[in-house]
Amino acid sequence: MAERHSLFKVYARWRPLNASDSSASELERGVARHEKNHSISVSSTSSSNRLRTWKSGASFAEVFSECALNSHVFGSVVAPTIPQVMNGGTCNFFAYGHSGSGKTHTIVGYNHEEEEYLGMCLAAARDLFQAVNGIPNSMSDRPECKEDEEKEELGVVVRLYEVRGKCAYDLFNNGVECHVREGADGQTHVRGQTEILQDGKVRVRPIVAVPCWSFSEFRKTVLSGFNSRTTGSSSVHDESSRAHAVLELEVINKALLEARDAVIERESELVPVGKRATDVHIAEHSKALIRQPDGRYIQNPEYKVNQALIDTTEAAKKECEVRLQAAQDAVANCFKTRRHACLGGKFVFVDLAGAEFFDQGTANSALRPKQTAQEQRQGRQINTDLFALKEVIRARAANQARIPFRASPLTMVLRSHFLATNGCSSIMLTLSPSDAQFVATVNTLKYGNLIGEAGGATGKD
Ligand SMILES: Nc1ncnc2c1ncn2[C@@H]1O[C@H](COP(=O)(O)OP(=O)(O)OP(=O)(O)O)[C@@H](O)[C@H]1O
Repeated sequence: MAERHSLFKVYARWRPLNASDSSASELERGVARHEKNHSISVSSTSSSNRLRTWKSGASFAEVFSECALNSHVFGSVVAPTIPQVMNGGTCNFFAYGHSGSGKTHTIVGYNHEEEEYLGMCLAAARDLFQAVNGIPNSMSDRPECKEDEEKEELGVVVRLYEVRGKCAYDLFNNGVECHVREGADGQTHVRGQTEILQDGKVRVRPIVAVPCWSFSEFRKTVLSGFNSRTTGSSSVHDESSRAHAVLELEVINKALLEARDAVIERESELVPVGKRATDVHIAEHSKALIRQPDGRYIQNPEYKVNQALIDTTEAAKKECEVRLQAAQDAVANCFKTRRHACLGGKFVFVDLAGAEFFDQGTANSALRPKQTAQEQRQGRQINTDLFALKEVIRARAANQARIPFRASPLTMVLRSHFLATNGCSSIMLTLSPSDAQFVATVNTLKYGNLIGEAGGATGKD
């Protein structure tokens, strides 16, 4: 029987009214507690809003008020999942809401020093380092064991990239464009720059994974990456993010890092050797044919295919393939023989680009900023990605055999995280209390409500 995916929890968080809000009047907000979940009601007091009240179903695991600090939200949403990550699972957290509603505040935070204000990803890394450092160290005093023990030292690698349009952009590698492709193995591969090395090897770098061995190192690394995020002019404020930011934290050790580096090295060896084998094969068989005036090809009686050369180049290719397979097996072996269950455990945080909603024909449409054609295209792609994400969540929750990951580059890159067993996924809806954002807020709530219903987390009572 197919394995059932875990429920997808939906949370909502109101932010306080702030200086960027064009209206000082607030929406009326209500929360009702049901047997398992919560429902939300929201009413506009403004006469310009045609729909005055909207009520959700019982879709929300928890609703945080504007007074809730990041530490409280983290404690309720992320902290309970740390044991799953420490057991090698993958836990995914999304933040969804219109521009300026508080996604970055929730995921990264704007005060990175004080505990109460740390965003989810920083607080998660802090606790992950604490948990990893708390694992008893079985270091032997014998010098010959020392090297092996060092390779077992646990740390956290971090990858940070944006998904924009059809590509990913590596924020730890100067925003270099990376291609999102499905490989022959059915997995999604995100590949960056191709480097031609001096010895003819062709190295295609995956998304850069920066190893960190302490929380302070991690924080410095992540903040420098986030500083290079794309900004543009969105519906609410000029510094709005125009791409989805994906931040992956993975528990690793030095042995695993070395084994993965060896795979990249072996792949780079295989490319030119494999190409030479193909070129020789084609060249030899082309020389063995001659074209007739009528266009047909016949065997060239004067040319004898150099089978020895073909065999030599094929053997060299085979040798590289065997070496690559051995390197891939060594990576798999790191997991098979892992001393600590947390190896490979992951947190994935996705700061989704703001969905853009404009209420045509009402006072709110005055908020529409002047956007370039490119920014309008980006806005449309963002909405397409968000729709694809919703469909994947629905299909996954319904345990459908075919989950439409290919519908967007965003869902393609998240494929392996969604399919990971022994994990969890949740989404935080970030909501503005401003009356002027009523339509956008209701659209966000509708999206979350659909996910709550489809994700199986609805408390029907
Ligand atoms: N829960 C909150 N408590 C206090 N301030 C908040 C909260 N949520 C958001 N803010 C403030 O509101 C402003 C906008 O928030 P933020 O930058 O997180 O929005 P965003 O959804 O990431 O926007 P965009 O998608 O356009 O980047 C920031 O100044 C942030 O500090």
